[in-house]
Formats: sequence, structure tokens, C-alpha cells
Amino acid sequence: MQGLKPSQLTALNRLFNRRFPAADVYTPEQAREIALLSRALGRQLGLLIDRKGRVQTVLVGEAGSILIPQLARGRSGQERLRGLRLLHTHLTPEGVSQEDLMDLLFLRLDAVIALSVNPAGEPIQWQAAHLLPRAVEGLPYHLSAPQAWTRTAADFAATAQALEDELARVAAVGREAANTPRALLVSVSALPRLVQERNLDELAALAHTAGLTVAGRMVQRVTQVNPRLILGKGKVAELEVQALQGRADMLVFDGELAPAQLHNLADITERKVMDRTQLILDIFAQHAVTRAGKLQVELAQLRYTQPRLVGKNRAMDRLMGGIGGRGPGETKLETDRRKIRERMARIRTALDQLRRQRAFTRARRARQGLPVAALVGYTNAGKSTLLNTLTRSEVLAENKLFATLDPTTRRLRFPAARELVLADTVGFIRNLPKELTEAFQATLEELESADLLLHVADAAHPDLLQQIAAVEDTLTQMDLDRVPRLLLLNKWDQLAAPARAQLADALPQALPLSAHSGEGLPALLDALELRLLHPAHALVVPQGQTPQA
Ligand SMILES: Nc1nc2c(ncn2[C@@H]2O[C@H](COP(=O)(O)OP(=O)(O)OP(=O)(O)O)[C@@H](O)[C@H]2O)c(=O)[nH]1
Ligand SMILES: [Mg+2]
Repeated sequence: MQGLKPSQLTALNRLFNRRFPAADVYTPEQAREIALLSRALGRQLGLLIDRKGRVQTVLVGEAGSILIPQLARGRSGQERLRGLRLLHTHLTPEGVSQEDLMDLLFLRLDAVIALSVNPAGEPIQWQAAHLLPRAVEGLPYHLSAPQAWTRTAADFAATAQALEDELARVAAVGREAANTPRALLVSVSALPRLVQERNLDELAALAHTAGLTVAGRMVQRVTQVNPRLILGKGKVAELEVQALQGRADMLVFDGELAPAQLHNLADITERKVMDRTQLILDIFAQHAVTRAGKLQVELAQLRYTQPRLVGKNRAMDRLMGGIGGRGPGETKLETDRRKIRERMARIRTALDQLRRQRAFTRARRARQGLPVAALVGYTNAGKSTLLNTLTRSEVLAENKLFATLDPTTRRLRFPAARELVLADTVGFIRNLPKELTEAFQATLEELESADLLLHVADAAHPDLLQQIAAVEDTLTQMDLDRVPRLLLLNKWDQLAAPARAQLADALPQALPLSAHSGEGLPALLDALELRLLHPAHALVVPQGQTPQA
């Protein structure tokens, strides 16, 4: 502490010995003591007091402000408050300030109490604020009327306890999804609200796949996204309150957060912060099965995390390691830059090796002369289900995004002992993070040697056309647009006659079918036979045109 006299230091130290009353703001002597000391210092003076009335921390601020250092995350259950109230002085008659309210919200304090001190160093009046279990008239906190300093009755510990009980009661109501992390989904962008809402629908589906419970959503439309600070402190405060009331453990932002944005957020909120890319990476980490798949995911995670690490800051553990610290290969992600670089190099070598092995398998398959058809398409379109139905196999098919992450192949037998290989692949998604396109190239490498790409689309999805376009774009990016393609409109069973007619009109080259009901499958088998088992025929059929029977 600079610029303090030894006598002042002694006086400050004495404050640690004060025991504050349970059902009062302070004793009159305590009020006089801190008022006088604060005035003598010419600075705000603050005490963090626990529920037993013990002083945990003594803070010396500036004349007009006080800064609370990082608090230990002892009572970190998100339904609970910090168990500390802040009693501090103001050297002006002003009551609880905006800054004080921010501290209340962000630090989940039991209460903040501002005691104003006159120029003579005497206490004048106090004002207090505490959080509410849900907003009243748009405000998440209650602000008391200013009280004369001599009116000392106020039971902050009891109020805090009641608030916690109420939060716990609300929590118990929806306990069915016990122990799954709860996420507040946030969209901040210049896009129209409706678009943002739809993107959040997809983010919600991703969150579901990742095993998160959606605790709420917030859409914020801005004219321009600030590259350093994605949201102002006031907006983050709103988020914080919504998270507290919805019992969210984490904030998941749609899109990609720049390193600076991530750090700024982590500086103000204590909740775990994640963006869409990390969410997708986390899903990949959960689902990858083969060694190559796991390595690719880990590489992608490391690449994404690396620029987002600056030194060892306290936010680190919340930025690292995905949901609940679940990293690739069950190991915790390294936080040390040098170690990250070494690990990345090792993974690259291992992947190269695996890639060579796979090329060998492909070459062998080619020697056997079996044609390969690969199922590609937007995630959840029904690729795995179709593979199952066609080959009666049991590849994992689930109503989750990204159920399939590793290439699976099955043989499909045609009459006269002819066969082809059918390959399932990882699903595509809009705005596939660039870290992923590259890292997953090895997974999709199979596609290069495919003779035909079966593009499976979910015909019943409201975004059907956008999803088709997203897949086409990705294929082009990967230089795969030269491989012949056949568009399949899956889930045809879910469409009524008018919608069917409309789609058949809009996409005349596509093949309608249902992996569930089996309708349309004979036509698909015919097409496969024609294109792959009679290559001479297929060659003369211009792409996109249905061959004449
Ligand atoms: N109604 C209907 N549902 C289908 C059909 N085909 C698949 N589904 C359902 O769609 C969901 C997704 O199916 P999957 O086969 O896992 O989809 P996928 O394309 O492999 O998805 P990812 O591997 O996650 O990219 C599952 O709930 C399936 O039961 C269909 O023809 N009709
Ligand atoms: Mg699948």
C-alpha cells in the first residue's frame, strides 16, 4: 500500500478484528471508525464481510471508486451467492452507484452497502442493494431507500439466505436434466433479428448434441460488432443476471469470438464462455472414435485455443478444455504454449502416418475394383440411416447433429454378385469453422476416391435450400465438385402432397426418398447400378440429367 502512514496501516489492520452484528449494518462505533479513516485517507474504504460478520478483506480505493480484486471462487455453485457483502464508504453524499451495482451482479455479492461520509469524516447515510431471484419491473436487484446512518437495522445475511433458497427452489423444479451443464445462448450481430433467431435454433441443436441444457437465449442486434469487446459491460451485466436467474453455468456465443473478445468477456464474467466453433470442436471431441478422428479433433482444438491464450490468466481454466474440461482423448489440454507446439507437431506426424495407411487401404480397394459411393450432406440429414437401410447395418443413427464423425463403409450387394462400397461421412454444417475444414480433410479424404457422391438432404427441413447450398460450397472448397453427384431428398415421408409437388418442381434432378419408409429406394438402387456398375453407360450421361431408361 503506497502513501499510507504507519498509523493508518495499523488502523486498517485493526478493521480485520471487528466483528459485525448479524442483523445490523454495523455498530455505531464501527460506522464512525470507517468513516473517519476513509476521510483521513481521502479514499473509499471497503470491507467484505461474511455471513458470520467477520471481515474477510479490507479494500482501499481511490477518492471516487473502489476496485474489488479477484475473489476466491469458494462458493462457486451458480445458484449461490458469494456469501460476502461489501460495506464501503463514499466520500460524497451519493448512494449506491452504477459501479457498485456491477460489482453486486458480477461478483454475486450478498449485498452492497454505500455509506456516505461528510467532509468532517462523519457518517451521514447509507443505501444498500441486493439481488432478486427474478427481475421486478426490469430490475434484477432491489435498491433500498437511503437511510440515516443511525438506523442500523438490516439483515443482509438473512436476505441472502432467502434469495439462495428461492434460487434453489426454482432450480429443483426443473431438476430432471440433473448435472447437465446449462447454457445461455447469445447472438450478437448486425444480422436481422429473425436470422439471428434461426442461427440460435441451430446453436441450440448443437448445444443439445453437446449434452448441454439450454437455459435461455439472448439476441442483441448491433450496427457493428466491436472487435475488442463483443458486448458493453451493461449488456454483459444483463446476461449475467439472465444467467443467474436461468441458472446457466456457461455463455455460448453464436459465431466465433476473437481472442480479444473472449478475454474481455472472461475478465468481466465468471461464467464459462464458449463460442460456436468451440462447441462444434467439443462435439467432435465427444464423438470421435478412431485414432485419426481423435487426433484431428485434438489438433483442431489446439489450433483454436493457441491464439486465445495470453499468459497465465485466471480465465484460462474457463477458456480451456471445452465443456466441463472435456478435452480430446480424455486428456486435459495443455496450457503451456511450448508444450502445445510440441504436441501439435507430434499429432501431425501421427496423422501423416495414418493417412499413408489409409491411402494404402484405398489403393487395395481400388485393386479389387469395387466402385465407391459416398454419402455426404448436412448434419442430421439422414446419411447414416440411409446407409443402415440400404445395407441393413447398424451404424449409429441418432437425432443429433454430428452423430457420425468417422468414416464408415459398408458393402452393398447387387444381384449377380456385383457389389459397391457405400461410405458414410461426417455431416456438413454452415460456416464450418476453418480450423475444422482443414483438420477434417483426412476424414473426408475418402471422398476424393469416391466414384459418386450421394448428397443426402433433409427435405423436411425449413432450411433445405440453404443446407444444400452449404454442402455444395464446402464440396467446392474441397475441390470435390468434380466428383459426380446425385442429390437425394430424404425424409420424403414427412412431407404432404403439396410440399412434395413443390420440391419436385424446384429440384427436378433430385431423387425423393425416405430412409424410414423405404419409398424411393428402388429408384436409388437403379441409379447406383446404372452409374456405378455400368460405367460405360454412366460416362455418356451428362451430369445432373436423369438417364433415359
Ligand atoms: N422421418 C424421417 N426421419 C429420418 C429419415 N432418415 C433419417 N431420419 C431421422 O433423422 C435423424 C438423423 O439421422 P442420421 O442418419 O443420424 O443423420 P446423419 O445425416 O447421419 O447425421 P450426422 O451423422 O449427425 O451428420 C434420425 O433421428 C433419423 O431417425 C427419413 O427418411 N424420414
Ligand atoms: Mg450420421
